[in-house]
Amino acid sequence: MSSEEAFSSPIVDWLFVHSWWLFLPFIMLLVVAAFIVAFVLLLYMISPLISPKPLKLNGAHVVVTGGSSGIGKSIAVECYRQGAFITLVARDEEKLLRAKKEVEKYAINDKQVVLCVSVDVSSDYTQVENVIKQAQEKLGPVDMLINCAGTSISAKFEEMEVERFKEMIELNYLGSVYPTRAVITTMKERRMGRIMFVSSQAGQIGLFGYTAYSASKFALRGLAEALQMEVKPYNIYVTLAFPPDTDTPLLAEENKSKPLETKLISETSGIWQPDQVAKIFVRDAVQGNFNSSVGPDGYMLSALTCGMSPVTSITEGLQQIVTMGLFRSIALFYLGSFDSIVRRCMIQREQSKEADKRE
Ligand SMILES: NC(=O)C1=CN([C@@H]2O[C@H](COP(=O)(O)OP(=O)(O)OC[C@H]3O[C@@H](n4cnc5c(N)ncnc54)[C@H](OP(=O)(O)O)[C@@H]3O)[C@@H](O)[C@H]2O)C=CC1
Ligand SMILES: CCCCCCCCCCCCCCCC(=O)[C@@H](N)CO
Repeated sequence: MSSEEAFSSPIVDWLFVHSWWLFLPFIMLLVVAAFIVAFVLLLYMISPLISPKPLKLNGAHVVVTGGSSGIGKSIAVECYRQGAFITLVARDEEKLLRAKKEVEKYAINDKQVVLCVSVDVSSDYTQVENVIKQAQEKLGPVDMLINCAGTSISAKFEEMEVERFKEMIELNYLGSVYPTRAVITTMKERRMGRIMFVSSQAGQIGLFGYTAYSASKFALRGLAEALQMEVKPYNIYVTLAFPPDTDTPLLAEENKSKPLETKLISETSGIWQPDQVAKIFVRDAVQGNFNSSVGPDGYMLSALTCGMSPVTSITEGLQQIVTMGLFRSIALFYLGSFDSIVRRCMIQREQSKEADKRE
């Protein structure tokens, strides 16, 4: 009997022959990894198919509601610089004329026109429909509609006059529904178009002081998502824009009566200039991106709150998949700090009230 045979047993033999089993988990891991790589490659290959063709702004007719001031005016300038024909829509005629002169400085050819239309976008649909018709007769069918007319009010829920809740919905929500309704049929017939809704970062998270405002901006999201699903086969793309605090007359007005809590929380994502914000929004609308956000906080907020919103590029979808868990973890810290701002302000108020009583 040789020494080798002395050590062998049926079990050891069996294990030796079947030792490749030990590698099974690694083999499975490799197969799964190969599948993931193949899937990602496939998605990248079909990505041009799902990304819309960019809109040519040169010679296009762009209607901007709220185009006489702030973000709307900057959006008008940005489009005009790229050769568009512009219709500015707002109520105050003097403000409109001043804005028209400002926009005209950025002409790139002598055919370009800026048209002013005075109407309240929130009160009567027939009026809105009529002015859009007039604008289309003069400058041709609308290629891009920017719904930017809006306003804000910040106050504690119980201190807000109930009328304000109605005002916010009428202007910020219905004031976007009406112009959109007035252009959509022609856009569908022409099988082209872009529609932008200007929401707010306060339309992605509900914030202290914005019970009326946030709700009206959240409403735009439902509208934008549902409309995008309807009009996508007609080659119409909807963009939902989420500005942070932006240095405009509206912000100055709002700051006069803003609760300290709202101010401290909003400052998290900084104060931006209207032309910075406008450049980003116009670029995204031209590309047909559904979501348009500003700055790192805006980016995180949008990935975090994307929910079932449409995806317009594979890269965007992949970024959302990869980052969502991480951003939620970061968000918990933000939420903690917002809660502590609110608690500190409450304690301070109570202390100063008591001090007042003692005096
Ligand atoms: N500034 C900011 O910090 C942020 C702003 N936003 C949103 O961006 C949008 C623009 O804001 P901003 O540029 O700051 O505001 P501005 O107050 O500077 O401009 C608002 C524009 O809307 C017009 N407008 C207001 N009410 C009506 C109405 N009933 N019918 C027609 N036009 C109207 C105004 O003209 P007129 O008064 O003559 O009608 C003006 O042209 C708003 O929807 C706002 O909620 C979102 C996040 C942050
Ligand atoms: C990972 C998670 C990141 C979370 C970041 C949170 C940042 C919150 C900032 C909210 C700013 C809201 C500005 C609203 C401006 C506005 O609409 C008014 N000024 C209109 O007048």
